[in-house]
Amino acid sequence: MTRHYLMCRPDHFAVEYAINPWMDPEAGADREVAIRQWEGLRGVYEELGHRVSLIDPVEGLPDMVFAANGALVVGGRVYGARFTHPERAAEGPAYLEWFTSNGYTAAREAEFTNEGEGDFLTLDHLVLAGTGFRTEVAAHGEAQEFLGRPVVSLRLVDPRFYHLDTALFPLNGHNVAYFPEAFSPGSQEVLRNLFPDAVVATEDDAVVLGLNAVSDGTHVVINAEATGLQLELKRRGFEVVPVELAELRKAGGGPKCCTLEIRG
Ligand SMILES: CN(C)C(=N)NCCC[C@H](N)C(=O)O
Repeated sequence: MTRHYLMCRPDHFAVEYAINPWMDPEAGADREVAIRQWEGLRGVYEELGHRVSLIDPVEGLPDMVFAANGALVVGGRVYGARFTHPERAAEGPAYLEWFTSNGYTAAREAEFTNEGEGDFLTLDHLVLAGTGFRTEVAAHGEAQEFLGRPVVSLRLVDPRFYHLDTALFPLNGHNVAYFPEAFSPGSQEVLRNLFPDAVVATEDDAVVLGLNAVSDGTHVVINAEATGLQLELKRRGFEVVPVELAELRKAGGGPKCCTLEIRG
């Protein structure tokens, strides 16, 4: 099925502050390389037949390339992001403004801190929601009320996996791949109960942000370095599309981080 993705070209990308353990401002990042890698990802989506819309990057917002954090869109309703760190705060209104000026009238400015699809991942009948580092539990309730979908809270415990989408991705509408150790014992149990047939990833694949992947139910767009996970996905019948995004990983992001799915 054709998907609709919102992306933001990394024209102002830089690693100039550290708000997660992947970021080292001393080492920085090469913007030209990041743009080339990002263009590769955008090209992959277009080759797969998906629709890609673009939001204008804003100078002074070096993390704006990580569009997944900008909002959560389900059934045409847009739940806006409210960022944890002041460095990213202006991205919330910028993304919300894109949606309202593109005809999404059911758009809500969030009352509680949440980082959009970074911590909310949508399946057919429920939304999985991360907390522990960025998104507040109160935002899970706010999203449930606004979207009318059950929201299941999951607690993240490893700072390397500070967003839910660094530790888990939906394979399709009813199953997921995830790295168990990124979650609290209770949340691991919830995941085992909900998804007995899940793909369980190793730490080797998780530390190259292999779980920050985008599946359309048939193809999985995934960081090239996550080779073990790719083999398992192929064994399960998925078509794996590896992408090279190492420059963006220096800010703590991968393919999913660059991709906000617009549903409905
Ligand atoms: C879902 N997305 C977008 C992510 N998981 N992460 C990207 C955010 C990276 C940024 N430096 C930050 O720390 O906020």
